[in-house]
Amino acid sequence: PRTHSYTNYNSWDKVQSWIAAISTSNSALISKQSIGSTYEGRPMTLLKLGKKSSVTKPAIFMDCGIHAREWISPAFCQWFVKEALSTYGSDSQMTSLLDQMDVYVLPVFNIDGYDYTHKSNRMWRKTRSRTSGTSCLGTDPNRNWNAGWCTTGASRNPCSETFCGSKVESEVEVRNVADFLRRNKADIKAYLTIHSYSQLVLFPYSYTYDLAADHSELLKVAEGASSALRGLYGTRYTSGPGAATIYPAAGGSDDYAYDIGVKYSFTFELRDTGRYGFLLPASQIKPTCMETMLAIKYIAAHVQENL
Ligand SMILES: NCCCCC[C@@H](C[SeH])C(=O)O
Ligand SMILES: [Zn+2]
Ligand SMILES: [Zn+2]
Repeated sequence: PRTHSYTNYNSWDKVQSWIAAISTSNSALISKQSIGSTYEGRPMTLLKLGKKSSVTKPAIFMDCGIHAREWISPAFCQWFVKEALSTYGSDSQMTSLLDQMDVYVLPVFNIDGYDYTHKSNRMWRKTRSRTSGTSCLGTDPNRNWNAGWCTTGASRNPCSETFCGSKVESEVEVRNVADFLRRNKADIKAYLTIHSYSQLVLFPYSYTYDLAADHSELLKVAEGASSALRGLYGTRYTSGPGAATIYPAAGGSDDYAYDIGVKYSFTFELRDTGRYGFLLPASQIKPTCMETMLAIKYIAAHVQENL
């Protein structure tokens, strides 16, 4: 049967039916809204977690699955939603968070690519859009944002894994999320985007080596998140600005969110450091998600303290 499991990598069909079920499971705490469709016409459904309120609450936005092959990422977003709903009322921090804030979760950003990795090519990274004049498919959705677009760490070659696209926000998936962030930027206090692998907590900038205005605070938060994570199983993460910590890379979602005013902007690279890489065994989904919850909750607590 089409059974969804939090400790397995779920196909898009299973995730889609999970979204439909979970979003109607608790009308006091969760709802869903469409933010558009993907290139191939799949629905991009945003989950909104938080105590229902007639007034607009400050919010955190988290997306998973920008890159198709990074399966542990959507697994974490599903885990986060389950944990939030099941610990509200018993976990004091989660209860406070969902009372005071809303948390938007986009379980799979690049749905077309994610489905393609299940059905055709496990190592696919990009979107599945067609670019005129080439038979190579896809644009890197983490190089397509209006943040130093295509100036460094990206390629103008449509056949490259880091193709920046024919123009800024050429990818409808990127446009859908960028539009949502722009529409709600006054209320969105944090942007979290989940990737794999390398075990890193990154923050702006990646499009330049220049330090962000909030560099010292972001570094402190990233280091606090990493040490909270390490407290569970001893997993070691490295924290720092993207350019110097991993590589220069322009057109990223985190840099864009930061530049439109979302101060607490972080990119996570989850387990591992290369032994399995993108092919992280399903047996590591639970421990990875449990330790990552601690990092996310650390950041959320800092955001709440600074509302
Ligand atoms: N905005 C760039 C953040 C640092 C790079 C993140 C990785 C995740 Se796979 C990348 O997009 O190459
Ligand atoms: Zn990635
Ligand atoms: Zn990565």
